Amino acid sequence: MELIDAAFPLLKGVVATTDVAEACKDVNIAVMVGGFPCKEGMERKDVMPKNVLIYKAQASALEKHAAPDCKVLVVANPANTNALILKEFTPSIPRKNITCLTRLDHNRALNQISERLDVHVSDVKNVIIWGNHSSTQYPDVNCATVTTSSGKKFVREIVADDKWLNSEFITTVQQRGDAIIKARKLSSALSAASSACDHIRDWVLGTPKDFKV
Ligand SMILES: NC(=O)C1=CN([C@@H]2O[C@H](COP(=O)(O)OP(=O)(O)OC[C@H]3O[C@@H](n4cnc5c(N)ncnc54)[C@H](O)[C@@H]3O)[C@@H](O)[C@H]2O)C=CC1
Ligand SMILES: O=C([O-])CC(=O)C(=O)O
Repeated sequence: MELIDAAFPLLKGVVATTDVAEACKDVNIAVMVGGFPCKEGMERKDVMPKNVLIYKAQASALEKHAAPDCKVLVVANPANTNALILKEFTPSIPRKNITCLTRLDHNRALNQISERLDVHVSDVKNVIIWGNHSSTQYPDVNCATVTTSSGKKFVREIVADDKWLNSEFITTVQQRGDAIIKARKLSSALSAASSACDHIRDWVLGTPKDFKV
């Protein structure tokens, strides 16, 4: 009902189903959120035994029923591993079309920098997340820039605190999912959904000029 009430201009209809074949039929973009969420104190890898089986079954349905050029975004954790499993069981879908959500980590990193510099987040660009959506990821600010009143500057130059950038900044981004779970007693929801929209929008339409994700 709320999807309809939101009057999304691109929404032509809603099919609510528990039939995996019906859910996957002719889909062009699949956002895979089904799975067991992390609880407080859990690492994302701790939900692997439950979620890996789900991804094998869902991949088989996508392989059979989705559009051949379907773009897939795996959100459920452990997101990289689930995406790898899904890739193994969807040989007909192009390899480059199987992705997982680390855009949330990217957005978190942009926001840590914007808070530190007291600038708007839209003025911070080009942070890169290397590695998995896990506590071992590496948020990289070496190419990141910030737009200031005297032009575009490198984040490292403006922050001028390598100790913070090389330690607390990195661990805050790495552990932000856990911090949200501690605060909400549930996984991130709005920021995760919004980041999934960012991921798909930029994938389909391309990133704006001079903007890397
Ligand atoms: N990559 C990222 O940045 C993020 C990943 N997550 C992950 O996304 C996943 C979903 O999180 P929430 O929406 O908070 O959890 P949730 O528990 O609210 O929703 C999960 C849904 O999966 C469904 N489900 C359970 N078993 C299933 C199965 N065998 N087949 C199909 N669907 C099944 C449940 O019925 C439920 O509706 C979790 O694994 C969570 O860790 C959450 C936030 C960010
Ligand atoms: O661990 C979770 O369930 C949620 C998550 O990935 C995040 O917020 O980064």
